[in-house]
Amino acid sequence: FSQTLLHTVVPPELRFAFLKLFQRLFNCFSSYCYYEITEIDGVNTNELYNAVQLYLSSSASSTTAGTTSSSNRLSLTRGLNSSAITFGLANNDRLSDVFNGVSVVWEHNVTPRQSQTFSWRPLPEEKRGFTLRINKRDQPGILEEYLEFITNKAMEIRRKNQDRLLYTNSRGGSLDSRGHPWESVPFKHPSTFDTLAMDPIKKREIMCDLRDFADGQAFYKRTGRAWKRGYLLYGPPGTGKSSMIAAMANFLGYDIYDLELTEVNTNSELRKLLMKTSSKSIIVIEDIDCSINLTNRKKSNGTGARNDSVSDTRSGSPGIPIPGDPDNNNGGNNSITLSGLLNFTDGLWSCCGSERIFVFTTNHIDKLDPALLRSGRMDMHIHMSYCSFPSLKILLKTYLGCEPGDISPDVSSDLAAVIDEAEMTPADISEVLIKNRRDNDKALRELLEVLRKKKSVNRRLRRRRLVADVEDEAEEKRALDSPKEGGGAANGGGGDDVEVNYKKSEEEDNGID
Ligand SMILES: Nc1ncnc2c1ncn2[C@@H]1O[C@H](COP(=O)(O)OP(=O)(O)OP(=O)(O)O)[C@@H](O)[C@H]1O
Repeated sequence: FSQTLLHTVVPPELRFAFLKLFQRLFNCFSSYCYYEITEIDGVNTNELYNAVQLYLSSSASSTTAGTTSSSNRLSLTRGLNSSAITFGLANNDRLSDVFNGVSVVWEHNVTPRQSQTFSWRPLPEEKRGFTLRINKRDQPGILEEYLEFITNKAMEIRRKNQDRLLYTNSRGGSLDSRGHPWESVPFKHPSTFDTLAMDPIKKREIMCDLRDFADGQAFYKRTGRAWKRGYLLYGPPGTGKSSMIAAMANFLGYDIYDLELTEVNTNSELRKLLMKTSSKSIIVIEDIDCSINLTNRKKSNGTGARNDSVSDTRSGSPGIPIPGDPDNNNGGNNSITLSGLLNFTDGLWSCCGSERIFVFTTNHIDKLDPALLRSGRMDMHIHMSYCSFPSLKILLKTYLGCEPGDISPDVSSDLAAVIDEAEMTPADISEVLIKNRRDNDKALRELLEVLRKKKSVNRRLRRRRLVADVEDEAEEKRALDSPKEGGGAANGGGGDDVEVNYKKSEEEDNGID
């Protein structure tokens, strides 16, 4: 009745003026400051609203020290590409939080939207926002720091909740519907450092290096270095280079950008791809020696300046020239250049964004240009080697559930005696273990047998190579000494030595077999 009377008697202008006056008086006497963080800022989404929502979701779901929720009603959501459920503050509910010893209160306000303001996209029917209440005496010092803390925390939660993404560059550099040159799929590779079979000391070293990198923002800023790191993984096929990349991504919670170099035509395309990668990501170029021919470096004619030209091995033909491209300095050959690739990892462009890891893999490190290997570009060279005994123990644990104590000392020492000379990759060994995973004894027996066979094959090959090398050497020497007399006798002596060694090693081999 009073409201109707008020609406009839008092004109709206007067009501509005009265409300404003009341608010001013309230603000004067209130000991609190209020901050509104609305979901939509004009027509754009307010990033801060999303950050606060995520931050409060972590506070609401856990009873962390200093955080108290005045309600027991929480909203639950699961985002796109996310396997985690997030808690949220229900509509018009409150939550108090403590930051640096200062108490604040958050309130979630949801009201129906009065009228649809004009916008190029439909706005939600409800107007949502958070109100932050801070005591006036605390407000000057805390606000900025608190909001930055919330933003960082929200990013961390988002990364933790969201599944990793695996990106690949679109074919021929084409853009997707959103103008993005990368296509993505959820990244669900289960490899972790626990399942990765490699020397535990080396593994720990890599994990520490990665952790230092991820926590090193202040260090990189202080030392004036771009916040990035390069790893070169090299070794025979099947030694776990791809598994290592997946383990790195899972360890740090980073996305992976798998760069298919053969789909990139120019250096500028390469730069554009780099610019479209996000921070906290691993940019991978697998089998770099196969993607482009990095040994084909030439000196440019006349000037003596380095051209660093590399040829495209897709068809053995040069790339398609793009008129006006400043990178067409390749004597008309418009394929990407080594210098372009080096700039990608090390130049000014490599710093557009931060916290990025570059990983190159190769089966043949000797084929790579030294310029690509110098420190600063590839900070850590990681040799993924054949399976050693410590690595084998990890495989036995993951595939058969065998702890070192579960294997008899005899079998264990037999495995240790043959594993190094057998030169088998973890991929080969895991095949034997997978095949026999229902019967541990059979798996170990078969593994030992395979390792022994491989060891004796390797010995025979080594011997043949040794004999062939010595024969070649002797042949060369004979050719050099041919005018002189008696040269053959000396060579013959060398040949006898080899024969003796050969026989000796064959006897040893038979004993083992
Ligand atoms: N070090 C390892 N630890 C655990 N599993 C491994 C390891 N190496 C290889 N494997 C197993 O072998 C398979 C092939 O390994 P992966 O693809 O990682 O090797 P790679 O070195 O990248 O090979 P390529 O050079 O051919 O790409 C994987 O599925 C993985 O399960």
